[in-house]
Amino acid sequence: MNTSSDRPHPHGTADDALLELDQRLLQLLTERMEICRQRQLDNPGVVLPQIESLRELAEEVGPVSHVSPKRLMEWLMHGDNLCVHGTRPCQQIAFLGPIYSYSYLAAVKFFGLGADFVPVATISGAFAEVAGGHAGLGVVPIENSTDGRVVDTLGMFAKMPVEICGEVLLPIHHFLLGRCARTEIHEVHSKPQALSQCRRWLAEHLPEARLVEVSSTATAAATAATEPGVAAIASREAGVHHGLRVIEANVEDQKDNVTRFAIIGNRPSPPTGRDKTSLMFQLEHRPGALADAMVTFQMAEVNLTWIESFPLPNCPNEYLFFVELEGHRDTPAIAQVLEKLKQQTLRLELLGSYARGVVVS
Ligand SMILES: O=C(O)C(=O)C[C@]1(C(=O)O)C=C[C@@H](O)C=C1
Repeated sequence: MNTSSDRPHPHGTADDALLELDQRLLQLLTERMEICRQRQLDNPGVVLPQIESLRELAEEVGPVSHVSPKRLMEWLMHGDNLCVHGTRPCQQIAFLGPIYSYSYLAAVKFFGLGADFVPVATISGAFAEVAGGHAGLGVVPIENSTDGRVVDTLGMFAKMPVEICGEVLLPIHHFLLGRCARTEIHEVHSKPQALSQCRRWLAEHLPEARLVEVSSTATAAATAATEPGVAAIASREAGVHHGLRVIEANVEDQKDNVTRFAIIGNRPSPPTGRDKTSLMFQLEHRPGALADAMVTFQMAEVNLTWIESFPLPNCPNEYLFFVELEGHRDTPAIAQVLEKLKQQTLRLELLGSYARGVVVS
């Protein structure tokens, strides 16, 4: 009797050819990753040239049929970011989850889908994973163009010793998602920052609905999928993941709404020639202390890109200043400024120097 295992496979040769091709591809990709890693080790501080050459190659190839080699090239380029920031293959990247939160979308834009992501329930959880060495890197929201600083993140920099080693800017378009009609919504769930970014729209279109603050937009989407009368403000992707209807698209008050995410890790990043430095300091409580610090930047002609003050927990009337400036701490000009600043401040924390981020599409 001829059993199924005896029978020659109808596509025998084709499968063999595919298998061989897959093995060669795997081998080539492994070789490529090894070369990237070696280049980075040999040339600390140099922007990996293959990122640029790959970009050019991707442009040349263009979209071909329905599977685009251009997308594949982009995927490889994201993989290069992993090499640049030096996670070992087994290291994970912590983000505020669950999946399809904006933090997840930013992480995927920066590192590509091939990275090993681990969701955590809070921003402080992402810091704890990195500081404790359980995750190699983390992705945390730091500033939004409509709503300003993300206070949970700035507070954690004061408490946990992590390095900022990169940044990514993600355009944020919020969706009102749910299973019910707009007239049946009695609660809108989302993260406080997202609710705040849609404040005007909500007041105008859903004045009766109760606004409920939850730990992330993706958590809100999960609730809207199971609770009748509950809608969420979240990403389109979160809605698709939970099978939700788009009740209204683009409900953000500012159409050019962008959130900046910091990539946090445990290792300093070398200069790239287009860097920023983040730092935090505490000043003496006396008239002119902040003005003196500002003069230090002015005299060195250092351009500040951001300054925030926030109250020190348990210290009434005491503030920490969070500053970002152009330049890398390993360059003599910035190193000098930091030295001077050390003498002018009660506490100075250098949070990291890293390549200036771009807005991803
Ligand atoms: O809740 C999420 O999806 C997040 O990733 C957090 C977060 C934030 O706190 O800023 C990130 C980007 C958006 O601005 C809204 C929410």
